[in-house]
Amino acid sequence: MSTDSRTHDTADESSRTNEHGTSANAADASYGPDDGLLVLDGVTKRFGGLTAVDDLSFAVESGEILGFIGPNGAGKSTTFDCVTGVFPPTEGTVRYDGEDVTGTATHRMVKRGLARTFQSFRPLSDRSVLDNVALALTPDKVFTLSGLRGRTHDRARAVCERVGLGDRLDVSPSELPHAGLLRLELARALATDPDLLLVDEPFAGLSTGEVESVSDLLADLRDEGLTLVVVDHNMRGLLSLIDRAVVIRFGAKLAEGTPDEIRSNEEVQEAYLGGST
Ligand SMILES: Nc1ncnc2c1ncn2[C@@H]1O[C@H](COP(=O)(O)OP(=O)(O)OP(=O)(O)O)[C@@H](O)[C@H]1O
Repeated sequence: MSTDSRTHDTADESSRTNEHGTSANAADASYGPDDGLLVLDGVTKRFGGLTAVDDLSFAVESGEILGFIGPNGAGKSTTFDCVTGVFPPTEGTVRYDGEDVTGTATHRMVKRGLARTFQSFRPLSDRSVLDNVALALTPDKVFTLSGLRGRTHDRARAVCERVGLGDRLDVSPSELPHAGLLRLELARALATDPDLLLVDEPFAGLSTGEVESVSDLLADLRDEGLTLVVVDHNMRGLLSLIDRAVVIRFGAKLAEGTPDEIRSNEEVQEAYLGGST
């Protein structure tokens, strides 16, 4: 990231806080189009009188795993609804791959290479695992209708194998355990051939062993060239996986840094960790 293009209001940043007590230091960084694959600059989202996302700026660097952390209701989903075109931000700019994509519709963002998984899985229950993934392939990869039995299924099979579902191709999603449904959700997102994958709370409901196994998968995907943002409301399993984190509170940035910097940040400790990691 070209941090030199980022500007800080240094006049009194050590003492200023916003209405929620978030330091100006964390909140005031301003970002340009070249700072990352995905760049949010001053994104604000209001629902009537409620400010769910409050002048939020950060960049996701190409090839990293960024943790996007905040407690329930902090504005994580709303931020990514703004990014993925569910609704436009009230204010601010979203840039993807150097271009202003503020308010761009979801299907266009998918075509640009942005994919997302959801906390609540919604696979088609009357289709097999393989068909669920085949149907998520982007249209230009569905070669012909008969392709659903041919090359499309080859590609879908490869994606299933990539996420560890190679031996569950013909089962119904209802037969998968929770961790299997998460893998299917990942496969459906990967089927769109993304450059950037937003993963929403992947560790919820997983055992310790499953957290490790999913972490390994996400790290492997990053090593193969994917950029990832992993959203979570706590640090469980996350700090050992991510390269950097952005921590938000009340929709505004509280802290940003490496796992070590986040661990030792007093404001983060007080707000999220009860004083310790
Ligand atoms: N469509 C909406 N209309 C009104 N308020 C909303 C809407 N969506 C979210 N909010 C509010 O915005 C705030 C942020 O919610 P959001 O779901 O983005 O938080 P979150 O960090 O994703 O929480 P969680 O970890 O529980 O998913 C909350 O106060 C929420 O009630």
